Amino acid sequence: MNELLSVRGLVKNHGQVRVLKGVDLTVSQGEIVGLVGGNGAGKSTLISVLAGATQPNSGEILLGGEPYRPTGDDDARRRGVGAVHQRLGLDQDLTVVQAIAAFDLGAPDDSEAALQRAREILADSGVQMDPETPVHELMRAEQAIVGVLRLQFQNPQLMLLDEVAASFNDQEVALVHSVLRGLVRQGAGIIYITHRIDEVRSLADRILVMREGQIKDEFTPREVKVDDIVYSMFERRIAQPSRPGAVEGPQEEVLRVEGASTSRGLSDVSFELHRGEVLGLTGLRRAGMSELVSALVGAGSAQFRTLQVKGQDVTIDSADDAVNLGIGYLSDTDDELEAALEISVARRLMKENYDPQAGFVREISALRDVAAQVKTLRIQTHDIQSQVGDLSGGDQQKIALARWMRSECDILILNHPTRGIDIGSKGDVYDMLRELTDRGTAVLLMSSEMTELLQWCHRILVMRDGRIVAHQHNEHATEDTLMSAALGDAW
Ligand SMILES: Nc1ncnc2c1ncn2[C@@H]1O[C@H](COP(=O)(O)OP(=O)(O)OP(=O)(O)O)[C@@H](O)[C@H]1O
Repeated sequence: MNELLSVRGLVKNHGQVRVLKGVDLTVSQGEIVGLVGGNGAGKSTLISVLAGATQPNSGEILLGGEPYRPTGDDDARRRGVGAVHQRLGLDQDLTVVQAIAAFDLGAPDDSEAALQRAREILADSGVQMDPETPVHELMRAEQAIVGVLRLQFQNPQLMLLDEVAASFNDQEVALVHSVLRGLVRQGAGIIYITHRIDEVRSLADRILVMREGQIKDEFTPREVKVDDIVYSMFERRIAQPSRPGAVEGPQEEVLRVEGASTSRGLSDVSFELHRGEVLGLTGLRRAGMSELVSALVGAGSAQFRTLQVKGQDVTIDSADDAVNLGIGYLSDTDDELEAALEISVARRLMKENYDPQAGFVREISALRDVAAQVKTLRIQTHDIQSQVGDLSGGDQQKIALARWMRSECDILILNHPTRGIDIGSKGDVYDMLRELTDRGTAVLLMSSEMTELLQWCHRILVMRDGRIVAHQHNEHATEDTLMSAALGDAW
């Protein structure tokens, strides 16, 4: 195979911090290189340098044998390098086809020929999506798929994908893998970042492990076990949590939903949630989960036959109503993360009721508490006064999650909470979740990852076509039973 990309001794500093400490790697034409590593290892920084979003301090990069130092994304694109970043950054006002065609350099974005090609790419991909839907109406996973199809439209020789699959279900993973395999058959080279180790083993031709700003190991997917990759990422073994049984003893019912329906397809959904319980909610895209949760957090409306919080009939017409009823919500959009970018890690992790005028002793104690949380969550930062935006994507997500985990709400709804969080830290998040349920909080956990649902949830609801089609207690559930319920006849 011909060498497409060669990187030697790449160094990138952010202020005093050396993030990339001499990265060496190569990518050949027709090759998919899987890049894995813990949160803060430097993966996204490497992609940013290669995509022209940031400049390295030193090192050599050759693309097709020629020196390559892109000065911006347009420059990178002209040289045949395209990227889908962790934060997707799609123009929310475009339609799906306009977003796919938005890379047509030299032609107006809405030229009919470009839009026609974008429509064909969408149709050939097999993705069920209305071409005229505005991007802002898409769910995160759908936006990520548009990002990948947009890359296909651009058809660069080198493609860089940073955690596109973070909130995909298995079907979406398979779909994107098939698109990428088609592209490498035509000679493209790909660097693919993911935290899902099984995924990278099935997709990549070669797996590189990044740790502390360097490539530390290289594996051939069919010859390596998941545990060995994970050990190389963290230099420690990671134990998998044992599956929870039923919640002990009779517990107070904190939420009762009966006959929830909407004009957009939610149909007669009923369930209840108890203190100390983690109830999983899963299904394919557009199965109705988002509709249901939107209504419960005051972001959308639904008709309920009965809606009760702690035994009282309630109505939820706004986000404030939900908060006042003790319902917390961690969404899976980038908005929540973006709102925190310029706030310091310390401020973001301090208790909501911390009073900045409270005096020196209180301040020291609050900062100690923050430092302890940073350590527990393995957040990679040299200074808790630095901005949240300077952290890696996974570490930003840990902070968003930690804030909710510490809150006093009775019902916490988490939408794909471990998106972007590495497998080494998932156990720490799981411990936080257990602490929370031990205190009596009830958790509704939306996830597309069956393994996570089985490890974390006492009971799991599966939705399809706006209805709950399965209700499984953990001890009776398997990945197969959950998937077959989610897929229905398509299974
Ligand atoms: N602008 C910045 N200023 C200071 N430090 C930064 C900046 N951007 C990134 N870093 C640091 O660089 C390190 C690597 O971050 P990077 O985003 O590349 O990690 P990553 O491997 O992609 O992690 P994740 O899996 O969480 O996405 C982190 O410790 C982060 O705090």
